[in-house]
Amino acid sequence: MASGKLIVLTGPSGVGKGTLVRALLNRHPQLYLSISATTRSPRQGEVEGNDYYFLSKSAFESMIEQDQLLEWAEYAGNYYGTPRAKVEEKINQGLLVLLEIEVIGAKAIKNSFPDALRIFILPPSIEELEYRLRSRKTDSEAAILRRLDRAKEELAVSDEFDKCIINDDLEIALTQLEKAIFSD
Ligand SMILES: Nc1ncnc2c1ncn2[C@@H]1O[C@H](COP(=O)(O)OP(=O)(O)OP(=O)(O)O)[C@@H](O)[C@H]1O
Ligand SMILES: Nc1nc2c(ncn2[C@@H]2O[C@H](COP(=O)(O)O)[C@@H](O)[C@H]2O)c(=O)[nH]1
Repeated sequence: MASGKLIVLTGPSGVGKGTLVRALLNRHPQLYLSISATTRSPRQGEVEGNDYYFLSKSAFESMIEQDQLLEWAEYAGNYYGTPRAKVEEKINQGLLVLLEIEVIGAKAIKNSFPDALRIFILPPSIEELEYRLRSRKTDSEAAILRRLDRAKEELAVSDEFDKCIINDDLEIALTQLEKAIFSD
């Protein structure tokens, strides 16, 4: 079977990557979403193996040592990384594999998957990003401020990616994402 392809969605926390990915998977169930590992504690409603693999710091570090992660990064005081085996298996089966990850990891993917399509999701404004982070009500004030600080650094490198999509109107952003994945 022909080799599949890796599609990386990145951009600042709160921009709507997860919202776009859920909508995309609803419309295109043939896509495979990689489940990340993290040392962050589960939020209310998050399910092990569905939202993330929630690991201790030592378990995560042991995955790094054993080269079991395709990429990883430290983000807002925790580790996040993409387990390698499943992604390679699904790509070899010819599937389109989606990663939803932060910017440092998305840049690093270029080394192992030079053909990956890396899409940067932008907010309409930094004020709207802050509004989305706050109205989501999943993070403490300190965590929101850390994420906004990081967002400013991330937005400064958006032009290093293959494509940028502004997530203002969700439906328009979704259509642009579908076009980038399926027809470009
Ligand atoms: N186009 C949009 N217009 C208005 N609100 C939106 C839009 N897209 C997403 N949102 C809202 O913004 C908030 C953040 O979205 P989401 O959790 O998908 O962001 P994210 O980029 O996945 O964040 P993280 O990287 O932290 O996982 C959610 O409350 C979501 O409903
Ligand atoms: N480099 C990676 N970043 C990842 C991965 N999985 C998720 N993320 C990103 O981390 C931040 C914070 O996520 P949150 O769930 O705590 O809000 C966000 O930008 C995610 O996209 C990963 O495997 N590698």
